[in-house]
Amino acid sequence: MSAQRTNGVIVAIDGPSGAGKSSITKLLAKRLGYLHIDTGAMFRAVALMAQRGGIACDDDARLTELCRGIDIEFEREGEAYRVLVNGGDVSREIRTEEVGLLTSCISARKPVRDALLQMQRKMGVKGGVILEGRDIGTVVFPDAEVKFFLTASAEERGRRRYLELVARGEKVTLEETIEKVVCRDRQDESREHAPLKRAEDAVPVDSTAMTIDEVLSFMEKTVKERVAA
Ligand SMILES: Nc1ncnc2c1ncn2[C@@H]1O[C@H](COP(=O)(O)OP(=O)(O)O)[C@@H](O)[C@H]1O
Ligand SMILES: Nc1ccn([C@H]2C[C@H](O)[C@@H](COP(=O)(O)OP(=O)(O)O)O2)c(=O)n1
Repeated sequence: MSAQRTNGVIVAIDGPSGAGKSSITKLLAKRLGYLHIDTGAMFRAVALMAQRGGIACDDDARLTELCRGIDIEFEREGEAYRVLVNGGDVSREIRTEEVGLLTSCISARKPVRDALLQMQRKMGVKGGVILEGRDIGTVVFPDAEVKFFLTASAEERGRRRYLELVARGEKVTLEETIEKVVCRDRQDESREHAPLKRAEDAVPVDSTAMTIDEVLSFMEKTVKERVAA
């Protein structure tokens, strides 16, 4: 293990939208006593600020400027966390479907990826962290001690998202929710910079027919075995 890892190992969980990354990471972090870093929330925060500032998704000059002046923090609140941008709470606003789609576009821009890469490395370098995202095991921490690539079929991921949206009172259909999931997969997988893909040494986990508890137990066991080894 790297000498910089004074707080423990780094666990990377990558995968497409709706695979279960956030839910599992939150629970796994609690079991292991590790810090949870939701990198998707960081990209969402940048997208929200760009939207508020009227910055086009491909305006690299203004995105560079925006990222230079942005401070993103996670404030722990028991098991949950709030996302703060320049001190303001944006936890709710970053979770809309509209911001999700915009994030998929803005996160493809190099200046945004470069800026967040530096922030994420700084947050995680001492270890004792689980980072979830799309490129943690491939780009952010290719030397992470444990890597997972969590997936599920597009239909199942769309179904999960649909249930979430309906519970929130949004009027959507199952078909259109699955379509959006497929569209986001395509954008995330085909972009030039840090596309979504499995690191060669990541443990694949297909959660299509698994419960959250089953995924959690498998990952906890794997991390403990790796740490012990
Ligand atoms: N294995 C699973 N079985 C059933 N539902 C799940 C499973 N994993 C996650 N979910 C549910 O699917 C939804 C999306 O999960 P989330 O953790 O937000 O995914 P991601 O962070 O990968 O986008 C949530 O409502 C979550 O409770
Ligand atoms: N490390 C990351 C994390 C997220 N992204 C991008 C890709 C996704 O479409 C958006 C939103 O990510 P987020 O994990 O919040 O999305 P889901 O909750 O899985 O729907 O950000 C990324 O490019 N790199």
